[in-house]
Amino acid sequence: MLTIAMPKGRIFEEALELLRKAGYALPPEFVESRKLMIDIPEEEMRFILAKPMDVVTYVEHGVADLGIAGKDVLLEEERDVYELLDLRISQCRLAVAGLPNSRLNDIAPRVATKYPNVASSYFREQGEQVEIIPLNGSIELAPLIGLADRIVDIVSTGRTLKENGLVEFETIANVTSRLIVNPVSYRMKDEKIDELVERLAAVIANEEKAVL
Ligand SMILES: Nc1ncnc2c1ncn2[C@@H]1O[C@H](COP(=O)(O)OP(=O)(O)OP(=O)(O)O)[C@@H](O)[C@H]1O
Ligand SMILES: O=P(O)(O)OC[C@H]1O[C@H](OP(=O)(O)OP(=O)(O)O)[C@H](O)[C@@H]1O
Repeated sequence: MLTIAMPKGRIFEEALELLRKAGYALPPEFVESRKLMIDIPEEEMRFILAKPMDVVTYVEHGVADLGIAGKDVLLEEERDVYELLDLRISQCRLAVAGLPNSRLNDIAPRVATKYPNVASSYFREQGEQVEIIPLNGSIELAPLIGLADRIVDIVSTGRTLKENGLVEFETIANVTSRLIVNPVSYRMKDEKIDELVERLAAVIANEEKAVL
């Protein structure tokens, strides 16, 4: 039996589609129900549905063998899990943004973000000492209301920045979702896990070919 932690929210449907294309028979119950733990005995699989930021916690503790998480979360959390496969879904980037023509306040520049570790490392590497202001969402609001000089957040289409009159200054990292595994699970269930990885990798390779 493989237990897989799936992120609720925007990655979920794309991840589900990938698994279905890889030949796993996942019932409609998945999308419709409010159940958080779903067993698929025919596939010898159990799915648990978690918040995207929490998937790594379930996998690190070994209560899930595998999980699907954004590279943004993996960079922020730096947990003891292995990254097995780039699923190439939910593409976006982690970027620094702010009001146009604004300079970093010399005395105590403030950076609002949902990614405090990524943001601190980035500004440390730039030689800038900043105060990190952790927020949980609507990060783009912070520069508008005077809470922060810069934000570090996800940019995808750029629409949220544009509609709030903000500009992107730097890309910190390109982000896609990854298949992650608990190191002990990988040793104990390597055959089943390798089979899943191969089937998913074949679907991804096929889709890339279709785009070219
Ligand atoms: N606008 C976006 N476009 C594409 N991918 C995104 C976008 N925003 C986030 N992502 C990716 O999807 C993952 C999950 O994002 P989602 O917004 O579903 O979760 P969340 O904001 O952590 O959850 P919640 O809003 O429920 O607190 C992120 O970790 C990131 O990898
Ligand atoms: O470049 P865009 O295509 O506009 O996408 C970027 C936006 O998407 C995410 O927000 P989300 O919708 O998850 O809302 P929240 O984080 O503010 O809750 C991210 O935090 C940005 O605000």
